[in-house]
Amino acid sequence: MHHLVIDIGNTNSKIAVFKMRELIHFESVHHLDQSRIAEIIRDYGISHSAVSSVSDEHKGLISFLKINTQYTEFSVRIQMGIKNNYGTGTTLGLDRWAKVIAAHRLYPGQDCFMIDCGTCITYDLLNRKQEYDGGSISLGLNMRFQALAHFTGRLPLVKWDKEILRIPAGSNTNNAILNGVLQGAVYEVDGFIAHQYANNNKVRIMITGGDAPFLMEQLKDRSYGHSLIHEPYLVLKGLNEAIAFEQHVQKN
Ligand SMILES: Nc1ncnc2c1ncn2[C@@H]1O[C@H](COP(=O)(O)OP(=O)(O)OP(=O)(O)O)[C@@H](O)[C@H]1O
Ligand SMILES: CC(C)(CO)[C@@H](O)C(=O)NCCC(=O)O
Ligand SMILES: [K+]
Repeated sequence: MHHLVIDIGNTNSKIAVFKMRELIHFESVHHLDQSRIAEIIRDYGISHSAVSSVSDEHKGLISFLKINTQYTEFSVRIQMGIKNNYGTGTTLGLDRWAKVIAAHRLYPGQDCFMIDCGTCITYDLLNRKQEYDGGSISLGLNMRFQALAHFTGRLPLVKWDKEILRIPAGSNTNNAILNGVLQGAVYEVDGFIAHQYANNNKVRIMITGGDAPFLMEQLKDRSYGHSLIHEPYLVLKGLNEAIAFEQHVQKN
């Protein structure tokens, strides 16, 4: 039995196939193509599927999955014993909830702090009592570069090569922007983590999203560095756990 899970983000869609808990296929695409999904369903003999999306589009894709697989409607209704104290449950991003579900399964009974560095940077805490109180939503790196160029007369849109891990000193306009955006984001993430770590140095700190490798590199020498876990597939793992959970519920 193979599970197909899709994390539709604001920049990219992440697609994965799981065989039980093992991820056997992953791809990230800018545009979701239904024919590619049909191909994956056929090639991997997909039995079940689930989707998390940051928008209400993709109704066509979801109908297609409902017809061709056993589809799990992923929502905050799937709780697995977690108490959700978020005031606006209906507007909570499903990608955020999927990370909460994944953390709950990966490290049950432990404090888990999830950081997603994608289009936005999000911070979410699931505490050891299995309570979720929400977290923080902040600007992603690309958005910061775009905003500086968009809202000013004289600042260019700077190109950042995320493979270059060193942050330059702000010695000219280009580098001052690179330094402000990159070092600023590192200080921001560092501050959020340090705050959690000061409360509890056993907290599991998971970093996911497209810019996670950059952050991991920048933060590795911090006092909490040994507690950082790079979890590239956290949203996808949460969706996979939701499928497994729903199957279990249906059987019992
Ligand atoms: N097409 C692109 N152009 C520029 N930057 C990109 C592009 N795709 C990804 N990035 C970089 O990756 C980050 C987003 O990575 P990720 O793959 O996690 O995207 P995402 O799918 O938008 O995340 P999310 O699920 O939060 O929407 C951006 O901040 C940017 O640095
Ligand atoms: C914050 C993002 C954009 C991160 O992908 C997404 O989770 C979202 O659209 N959330 C909705 C608002 C909320 O989570 O309360
Ligand atoms: K919006």
